Amino acid sequence: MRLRDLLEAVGYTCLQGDIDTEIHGISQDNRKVEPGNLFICIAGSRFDTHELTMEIAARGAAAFVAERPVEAPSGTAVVLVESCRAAMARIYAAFYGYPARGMKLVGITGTKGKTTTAQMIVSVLKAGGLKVGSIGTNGTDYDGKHIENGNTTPDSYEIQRHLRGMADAGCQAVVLEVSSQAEKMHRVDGLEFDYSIFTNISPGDHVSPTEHKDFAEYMECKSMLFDHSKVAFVNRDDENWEKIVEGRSCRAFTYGCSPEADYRAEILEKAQVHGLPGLRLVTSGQDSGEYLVNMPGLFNGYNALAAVCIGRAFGISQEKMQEALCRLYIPARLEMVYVSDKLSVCVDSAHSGYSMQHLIEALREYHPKRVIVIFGCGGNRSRDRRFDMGEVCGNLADFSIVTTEHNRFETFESIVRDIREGLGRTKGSYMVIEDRAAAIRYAIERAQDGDMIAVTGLGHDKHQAISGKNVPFDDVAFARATLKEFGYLQ
Ligand SMILES: CC(=O)N[C@H]1[C@@H](OP(=O)(O)OP(=O)(O)OC[C@H]2O[C@@H](n3ccc(=O)[nH]c3=O)[C@H](O)[C@@H]2O)O[C@H](CO)[C@@H](O)[C@@H]1O[C@H](C)C(=O)N[C@@H](C)C(=O)N[C@H](CCC(=O)O)C(=O)O
Ligand SMILES: Nc1ncnc2c1ncn2[C@@H]1O[C@H](COP(=O)(O)OP(=O)(O)OP(=O)(O)O)[C@@H](O)[C@H]1O
Repeated sequence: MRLRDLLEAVGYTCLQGDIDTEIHGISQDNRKVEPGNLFICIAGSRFDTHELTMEIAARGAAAFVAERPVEAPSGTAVVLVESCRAAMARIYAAFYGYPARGMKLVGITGTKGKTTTAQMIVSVLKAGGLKVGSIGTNGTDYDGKHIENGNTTPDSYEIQRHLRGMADAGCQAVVLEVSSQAEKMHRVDGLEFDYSIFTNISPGDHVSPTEHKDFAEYMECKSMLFDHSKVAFVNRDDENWEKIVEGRSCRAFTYGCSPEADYRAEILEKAQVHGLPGLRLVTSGQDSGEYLVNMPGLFNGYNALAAVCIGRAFGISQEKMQEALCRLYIPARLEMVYVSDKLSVCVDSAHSGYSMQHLIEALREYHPKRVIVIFGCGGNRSRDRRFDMGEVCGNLADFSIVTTEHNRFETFESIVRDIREGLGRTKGSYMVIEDRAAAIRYAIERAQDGDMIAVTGLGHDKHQAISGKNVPFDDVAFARATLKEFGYLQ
């Protein structure tokens, strides 16, 4: 491809070389450059490849896209753009032949509920006979393929590659979780979403030295999705719903329990579904129907209502939506690994005070004798989460076991110090067991009749990130093995 063609959706100035240079592949990583590549320089927080252009040229790069003038051999094209990350999203879209264009895109943003809502939407669309791809925290899935994602919303070059794969596999729709960080980092730039969802926003999450500087920036980045969405469905019961879509270019509809919502949850209540705690959702307004949802927790009623909005937008029949919503399986989202009168064990991904509170409230619906939570907090992320989680668990759980989560590059001690501070604001009892396996084993071994154990934080992850290494660990598998060991499971 010619450089000019790759840049057709990008504003640029050519500083040197030939804009018609033939390009063979693209790279943004100096370790992976190949002869004939276009190299996109990124000024990251740890690495700035603008500094390495001579070395990268020596490895055969044919052209550079940069945010400031860079050194390059004469004859090597150098193109100046305002934002390399923004340009990268558009360059890769061109490189892969604009794969999104033939598919309907659904984007989901919000502090909590993105993965659950996305998976509910996938189930609804599939029940309606559509071939669907999805990209989010639990990975990228299409056509029977599953690829792990490093981030909830991967980088633009990965998104565009996955979209190409999905388009080639005949997908008609793609459901994408769009984090605020993704908007900040231009990972979804150039994509036009047919429909998008706002689930909710809460402070005390994603504000940290590596994420957003304050709540205002967090909210601004969340709102950005609605400038490249045609139609938005917004949770009207969230106090910030108006600010999220104010001045944005999309057409907005609302959902929620509010009588003014366009898609109303007229009744949202607990119900037994297939003999287990779930929900009954009766809608009015733009949809009027009755749905049973096989997940407890009223917040999941909101997630299901959002899925109904999308189902209707796609013209999926109510019968198909009903079928989908009562047979959901979403890994590590209130996943009941074991339920009995003696003991129940659930694995969930709650890793903030906000989601922990909702989780514990949902688990109370099983009427356990005690709720025991096993949790930790991520290192190199918002410290507020640690105080909040400690406080919420101290107030709402009957017993907490604090353990490791993704420590990343922090020490366990520094994370636990903050969690202890939160717990210390309450009268809650707790203990600390650093080793996650030992913590789960301890809880199961000493469980009393009627206990509910919730293992939270890692969710579907199959590893713990500790000091730059991914140490294998799978909450569901370990809980199952331990339940077998103590005779609960065969
Ligand atoms: C804070 C943040 O978002 N950081 C992202 C950012 O990292 P960075 O600025 O430090 O980049 P960097 O490592 O300095 O690299 C800069 C450039 O140098 C290149 N490089 C790097 C190393 C090298 O040896 N050679 C080289 O050429 C890289 O390919 C890159 O092009 O750019 C990287 C690549 O573009 C991202 O992978 C990285 O996400 C990190 C891993 C991350 O943890 N992000 C979190 C905060 C995140 O995005 N979370 C959201 C929120 C999810 C939710 O709602 O829960 C998510 O979507 O996951
Ligand atoms: N709508 C909601 N409101 C509040 N809490 C929710 C909601 N949906 C899910 N949760 C809780 O938050 C946890 C994470 O849910 P989910 O993975 O769907 O959200 P997410 O936005 O993808 O999260 P994250 O950004 O942290 O990965 C769940 O395990 C559940 O405990």
